[in-house]
Amino acid sequence: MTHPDVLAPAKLGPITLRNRIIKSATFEGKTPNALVTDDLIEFHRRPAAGGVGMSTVAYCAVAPEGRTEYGQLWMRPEVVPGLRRLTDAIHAEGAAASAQIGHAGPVANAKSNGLPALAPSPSFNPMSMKVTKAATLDDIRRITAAHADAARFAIEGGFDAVEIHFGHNYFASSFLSRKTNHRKDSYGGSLENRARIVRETALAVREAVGDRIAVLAKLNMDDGVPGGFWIDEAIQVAQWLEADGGLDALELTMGSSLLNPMYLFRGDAPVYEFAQAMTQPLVKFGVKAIGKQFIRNYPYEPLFMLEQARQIRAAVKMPLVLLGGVTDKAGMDTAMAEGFEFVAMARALLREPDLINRIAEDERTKSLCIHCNKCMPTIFSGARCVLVERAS
Ligand SMILES: Cc1cc2nc3c(=O)[nH]c(=O)nc-3n(C[C@H](O)[C@H](O)[C@H](O)COP(=O)(O)O)c2cc1C
Repeated sequence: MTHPDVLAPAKLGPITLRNRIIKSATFEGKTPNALVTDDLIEFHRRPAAGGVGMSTVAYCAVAPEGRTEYGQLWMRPEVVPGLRRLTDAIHAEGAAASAQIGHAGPVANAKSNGLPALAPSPSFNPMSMKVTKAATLDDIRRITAAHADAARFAIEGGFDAVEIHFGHNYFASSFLSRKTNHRKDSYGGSLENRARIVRETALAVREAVGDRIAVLAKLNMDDGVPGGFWIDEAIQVAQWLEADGGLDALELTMGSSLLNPMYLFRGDAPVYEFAQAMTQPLVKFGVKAIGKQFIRNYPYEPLFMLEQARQIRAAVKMPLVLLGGVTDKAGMDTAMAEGFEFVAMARALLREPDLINRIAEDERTKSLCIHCNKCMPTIFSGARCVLVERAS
């Protein structure tokens, strides 16, 4: 074999994973009081028992206004004992635990949070039907520092890694894009200015954690939005992040949760199910009326991010995680042969949390996920594959 064995242990910064397969963040919707629940623990225990090298706890917001909705976990002292129970359960199954830390920025639901959402420039959020405020320089400083604090809470909570969210047009990623960033100060305009926030955030987190845990970032390669962040700019940003030395790996992603959500998934657009999941009548009506234009369909392909990710691979030496349509051993081997150090998987592990063990037993095992994407709207009621019968 000329490439690394995806099922063999591998170093990720200061930690060693039992294999090169990471369960990527899938917002769980299992924290109604913004605290860890037994359901959340079980959600991560299962892929850990099922063989992944590391499970990523989705969306641990760094500040209360940075939650996509009120019930989301945000990193504060009260959450630490629950996080300990969660990471203990993951560790007991032999996997490592990563916390995705981030600020939802313009994707935050200001109505649900009861706090204004913040973005590089004012924008409209159709989920909350509210206008998002432009972040002041004080907001930027506070949010950058909050990422460092969140990483410290993650260490107290027993995590082995944090993954900083620089994708999907959340706070940091919406600064990267010309389409969403119209600022005239040192955080807007040139790419250097638009990238300032991701670079400062990565370094602030690294400074806070030293080499006690691994630090990854989930970085957009392109937003899939005309006039938005594109691969040529992403290559430069990846090179800056590598040169700054704050990160142990980049997980490569794409798309915009607000402007082009299906671009990051591919496959069927679950418009009907989305409308059903909305509780506010006006939003439900809006999704039904114009959902088909907004939630556009993109054909699904295995390894659908590979073409862009290859360009980043050619431009940096730092470890990269290939995400998007990785569902079987053949895809994992392709990722290794293409020079990626890790793979990340989301939907296939929602469908079958024990998929990795089954692939390890028989490498011809195929995933049962049909990328119908009906798991997406379940984030509002407890993330799950709708093809799997509910335990309760
Ligand atoms: C139900 C669901 C929830 C998701 N929540 C998050 C999230 O909280 N944070 C994030 O960065 N990505 C999230 N994603 C995106 C996945 O991490 C991943 O980028 C995407 O599904 C593509 O990977 P896949 O082809 O292996 O499914 C979510 C995906 C799904 C299906």
